[in-house]
Parts: sequence; C-alpha cells; structure tokens
Amino acid sequence: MVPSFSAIAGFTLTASLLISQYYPNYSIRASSILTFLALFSLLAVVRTVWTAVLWPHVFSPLKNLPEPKGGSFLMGQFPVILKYPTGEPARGWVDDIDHNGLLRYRYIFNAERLILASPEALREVLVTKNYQFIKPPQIGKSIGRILGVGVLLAEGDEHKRQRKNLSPAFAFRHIKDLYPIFWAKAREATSALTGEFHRSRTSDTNQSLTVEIGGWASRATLDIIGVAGMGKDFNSLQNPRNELTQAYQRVFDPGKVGRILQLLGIFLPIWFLRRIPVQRNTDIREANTTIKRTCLSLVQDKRKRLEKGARTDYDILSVAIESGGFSDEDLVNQLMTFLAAGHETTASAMTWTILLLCQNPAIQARLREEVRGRLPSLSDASKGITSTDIDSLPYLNAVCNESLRFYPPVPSTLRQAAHDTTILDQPVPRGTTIIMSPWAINQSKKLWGPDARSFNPDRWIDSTTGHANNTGGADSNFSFLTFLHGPRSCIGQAFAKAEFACLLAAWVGSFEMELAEPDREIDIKSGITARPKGGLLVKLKPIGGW
Ligand code: HEM
Repeated sequence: MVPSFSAIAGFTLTASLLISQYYPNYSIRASSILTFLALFSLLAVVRTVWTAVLWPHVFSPLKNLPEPKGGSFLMGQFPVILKYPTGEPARGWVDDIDHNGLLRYRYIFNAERLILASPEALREVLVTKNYQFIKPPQIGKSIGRILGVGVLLAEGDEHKRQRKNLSPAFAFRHIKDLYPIFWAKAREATSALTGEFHRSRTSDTNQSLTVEIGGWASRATLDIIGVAGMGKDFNSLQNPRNELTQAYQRVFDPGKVGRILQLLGIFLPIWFLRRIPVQRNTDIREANTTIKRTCLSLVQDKRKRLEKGARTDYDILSVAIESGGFSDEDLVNQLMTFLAAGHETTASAMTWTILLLCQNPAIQARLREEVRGRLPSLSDASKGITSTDIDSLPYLNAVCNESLRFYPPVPSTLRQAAHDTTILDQPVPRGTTIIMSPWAINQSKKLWGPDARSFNPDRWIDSTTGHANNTGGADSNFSFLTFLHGPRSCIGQAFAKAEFACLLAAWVGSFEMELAEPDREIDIKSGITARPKGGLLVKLKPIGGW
C-alpha cells in the first residue's frame, strides 16, 4: 500500500523536527523547514515515480488488460476523459476494443481504472462480490454534504441494515398506491404550464410557449418526492423561487470551479478544499444549511404527528421512523439522500425523453395517440388513474424504457476494491477504481445489436403479441444498467418508473412539443446526472380535446 501525500507530509514533518533537534549535522542549514521541504520533495518524487510510472507500466497485475490506444505516458487517457462528457469515452471503448469483460485505462498520473464491460463482470461486482467493492471514500466526503450520509453512502452491514429498514416503503404494493399522487402532480405541472401559455400569449399568432423543460421537470419531481416520500408539498411548481429548489439548482450545476475542485480532491485533503474562498464552496455550504433545515423540520413534524397517535403514513419517512432503526440525525441524512437521489435523476430522464420525442415526431405522435386513447382526461380532476391504467400502456412503457436505456440519467458510477480480490479471475489490487458505465453498457452494440445507438421504443414490444417485453431484446438483465443491479441497485426504481410514466403521459397528452432551437447541437453537461448543457428550450403547443 502506497502512503498518501498527507501521510508522507506527517512523517517528514516529524522526521525533520527530530533531525533538527537530535542530529542537527544532518539537517539542511540547521533549518527544520528546509529539512522538511527537502525530505518531503524526495519522498514525493519517489512516490510519484512508483505510482505513475513503475507500478502501471511494469508491476501492476492489470497492465496486460486491453486498454485504449494512444494514452499519454504519464497521464494515460486523462486528457480524453476531461474533454468529453462523463461516460462518453467508455461508450466507444467498450465496443471498439476487443476484451473479455474488463478494460483498463489510466487516469490522472496513470492511476489505474478498470471498466466493467460485460454482463458477467458486472454481475460479479454488483451481486456475487457486492460488498467487496465500496464507494470511493472521497465521494462521501465531497457530495455527502448534499446527498446526506444515508443508505446511498453506507457500506457493509450498516448498508444491509439501513436498506432492510427502508425497503418496505419501496415495495410495489406500496408504490402502486402512489400513482394517484404522481398523476395529481403531473396534472398540476400541466395546468401550471398551460397557465404560463395563456399569460405569455400576446396575440393569436403566438401559438406556442417556449420553456426550459429541465427546470420544470426538476420542480415537478422535487414536489413529487416531497408529497409521496415525505408527506410534504414543497410547492416548487407554484413557486419556482422556493429556497429548496434554488439550493438544488445551484449545487447540481458544479460549473468549471466545481470540476476543478473535484480534480484537486485527488491530491488535496477535502477539509482544505472546503476552506478555499470560492463561490462554489459558499453555494454548497448554504445549500447544505437549507436542505438540512428542511429535512430536520420534516422529521420533527412527522415525529409529533406519530406521537399524537395520527394514522401511520406509509411514506419513506414514516417507514423509517417506525422501523426504530434511525436516530433523528440519521433520519435527516436519509431524507437528504432521498431528496437528492430521488428528484434530479427522474428530472434528467424527463428532459432527455422530451428531447428524444422532439427529435422523433412520429414516436411522439404515436405515444400521444395511445395516451389520449387509453387514459382519462387530465381536465377531469374527478377521474384518477390506477397503477394498472399506466402499466398496461405498452407504448408508454416502451418509450420510458428505451429512453432510460438510451440516456441513463446516471451515465457512470464508481466503486473501489476494498481489498485484494479478483474479477473474472483477474487479480485486482486493493484500492483499484472500478468504473461502471450505464451509458456504455446500455448502448453497446455487442449487447444490443447493430441498432444499439438508435432510439427505438419498439424493441420493448413483442412484435407478435404487441405486448410489452421486459428485456428490450437483450440477452442479459445486466445489459440494462440504468438502475444498476443487486443489493445496491436503485431502491427507488419502481417509484421512479411510475412517476416518470405519469409525468410523461400527462405532458405528451397535453402538448405538442418541438425544439425551440432545432439546429443547436446538444452537448451533455457532466455531473452525477447528465443533462443537456445550457438547458433544453422546448416549444409547447397545448392541444385541447382530451
Ligand atoms: C430515473 C430515475 C432514477 C435513476 C436513473 C436512478 C439511478 C440510480 C443508480 C444508478 C443508483 C446506484 C448508484 C451507485 O450505487 O453508484 C441509485 C441508487 C439509489 N437511488 Fe436511484 N435512481 C432514480 C430514481 C430514484 C428515486 C426516485 C429514488 C427515491 C425515491 C432513488 C433513491 C436511490 C437510493 C436511496 C439509492 C441508493 C441505494 C443503495 O445504495 O442501497 N432513486 N439510483
């Protein structure tokens, strides 16, 4: 195990103080500072030569794995990774390089990274040896302030315990009762958009309304997780300037400074980075205060209600309180996790789907026909929907699945080998970073066939029966990685799919949609979730008669 730079700094500081005190002849100009600097520089150079040159090029057991051609001697593929959106380089490598399920690439200063490129490799890491691979600890230290230190960041037995206590809230028998809430919020979003249309309409020629659809999606999904997950309506659809919405808006857009801080995190301790006086750090601090305060008041209100003997609710918060397994501080952390993990992801899915439907007007029209033909009108508030109404629409579900395949909201995620282990019999040293890229796997031609990179909802419909199929035609479940698999897969998958289908059905049934800037090239904004860079401007044209 190679000592970290901070360990080297600690060691050399102690050594130089001792040398100056007891062996002054060996110190540099009798100065402990100069001795420290000289010793630290020497050890830092030795460490760098070992980790950046000798280990990856000569000694590493991973050195013979296939890797992308043409990396820099010292920086490997880091320049390519930096240039393209998260997950994009891996998408090419998984298909273009011959491999047996594992690929290696070299990151900054040749730090080795292993891409899992086959269903077998993914199964081993996500299921068979799940707890041998942890989330890299620096993730918790950096985004933990926004994500909360809850089930998403817990490890080992602690993760098992938390997941078990939270699981009842996500069982389908409970999620199915939430469809009416999802539908009601979808209706509210649609009428808010229609209201905007009427307000902005200045003449009869002004037939459509241009909106940044990603912002609307985020506010709708934040309100949904509030009502359905915590029994609280944040009202961000009605009030876009709401404190919580703004807090998330700021932190989910890291900008250049955020990305630089993230890279510096590889070398410098997080406590130091947090103290750098840049706006990004202020934004995170303020967002953390707002989000924590909101979650604490939710926990306190819910506890009071339950103590007064109110009927037990079955939202995530009530289930977590009733399990008895969480202190108030734990509960605040869990709520922070669900708020963050549970709204930005689904909003990203909505945004990409609207883009795809604008780019494919025939698919949009076919979906609208199914929705308007089979679901009750949104304008009739007395007519609710059930889970069966939504789940029995084959084309709606096909479009949702295909969009989640095509643009997975989390394009890439990381693990780290907790100790020396193997994947597909390949020795993997402790500390190796493992990359799982839903984007690369979901669009791999090796796994999905030659049309893997086309948006084709029909792959999710059985051509003979016309019914939905659950595989999209892929041979393995592990070819669809959007929610991962195994004990650490997305706990909110059923929740997400249901709210996504309801929102999409309501929007597509109510508006014709086209891109406001059809010639603009869509760049992808990197981050934990992927979004179109600069937002997505869409022209909405309300269509009556439903
Ligand atoms: C389309 C929407 C969504 C997508 C694509 C998605 C995707 C994911 C992915 C890929 C992970 C695994 C991350 C990792 O381990 O590296 C994950 C975990 C998680 N997701 Fe989701 N998610 C979505 C919606 C939701 C919703 C709505 C909720 C809550 C209501 C939620 C709660 C969670 C939680 C708590 C975890 C951590 C699970 C664990 O570690 O045991 N997600 N999600």
